[in-house]
Amino acid sequence: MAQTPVKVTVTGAAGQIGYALLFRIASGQLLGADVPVKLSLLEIPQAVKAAEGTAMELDDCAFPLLSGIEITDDPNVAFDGANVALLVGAMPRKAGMERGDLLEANGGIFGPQGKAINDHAAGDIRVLVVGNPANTNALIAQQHAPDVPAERFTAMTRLDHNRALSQLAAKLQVPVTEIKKMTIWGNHSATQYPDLFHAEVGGKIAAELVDEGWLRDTFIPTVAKRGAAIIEARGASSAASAANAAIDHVYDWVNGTEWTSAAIPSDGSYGVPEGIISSFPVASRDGKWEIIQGLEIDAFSRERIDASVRELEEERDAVRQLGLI
Ligand SMILES: NC(=O)c1ccc[n+]([C@@H]2O[C@H](COP(=O)([O-])OP(=O)(O)OC[C@H]3O[C@@H](n4cnc5c(N)ncnc54)[C@H](O)[C@@H]3O)[C@@H](O)[C@H]2O)c1
Ligand SMILES: O=C(O)C[C@H](O)C(=O)O
Repeated sequence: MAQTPVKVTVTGAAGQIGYALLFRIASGQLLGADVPVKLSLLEIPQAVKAAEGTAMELDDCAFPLLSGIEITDDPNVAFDGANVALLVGAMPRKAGMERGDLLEANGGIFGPQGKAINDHAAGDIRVLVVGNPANTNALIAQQHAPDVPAERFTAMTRLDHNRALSQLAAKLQVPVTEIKKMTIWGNHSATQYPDLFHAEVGGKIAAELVDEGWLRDTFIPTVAKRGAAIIEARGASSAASAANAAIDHVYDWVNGTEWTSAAIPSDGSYGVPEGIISSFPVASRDGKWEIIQGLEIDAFSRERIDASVRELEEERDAVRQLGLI
């Protein structure tokens, strides 16, 4: 193992997503099958013991790529020299709540973590926020890290993207691999807009392969409210699928992709105000996300993108009022 291990910091490591995530990172699925990793697990003091138990299990897997595990309740230690930070640690919502209801409870976590990233992380740090409300928590962390390039702070809409792929594949009875150019726009919330007007199936526009009623009244709400449906069915929020999406997001960011969805800081593209961390159609080239340009946005899509972006602006204004940014 000649290569220097990549330090991956995972917050909320003793939680349910953490448990579904850590073993996959250690096995090489986050960065590549030839990239050694060092894990840093950040937890609150009461959960450090549980994180230690997970670390014992990681040891017991004898993963060839896992070069070390550190466990701490101090963000300054956890992010010291970190190359990748997965900010998972936050309270999940319960049945009947919207993700935005977590703003006040969870927002306070992300400022100090952003500052610790600013002060201690490696120069190439990449941050993925999973803890909800993910887009606005990413904004909070970013605003506390003025020395880190703003575009290194991202939030996860890959789970929504994957959900959209599966719902469409089931409807059209095609393998998910036949679907290209799927896009989630906006917030990781019930206002998100899964877009079938640019998605393609076997070279045809997906929106033309389904009837408008299904697209509007079934597809969009099913994808947008899938998180709530999982909570209702499982009695707990999604965990393995969320961990899977985090793996997909970071793998593609580092290794490249021609088209996926990720929430990244807007540069003003598609009328999304600059700085808002919104989901876009993105490619990753040379380790950087790029918003895919030049898509025509019709009135149906415009209305939905604008509604989700408005919600992001409201969340930004709310955390400003709370003094979190
Ligand atoms: N973006 C997405 O698509 C997506 C998908 C699923 C879940 N989520 C969100 O991910 C978050 C975690 O979900 P979960 O099911 O793993 O929750 P969980 O309650 O099982 O685990 C959360 C863990 O975070 C820890 N934690 C709390 N505050 C912390 C802090 N300041 N520093 C470090 N650790 C801290 C807790 O001790 C706990 O172990 C929730 O906010 C959930 O809503 C997001
Ligand atoms: O919906 C939630 O609260 C959890 C997560 O964001 C999800 O989409 O499954």
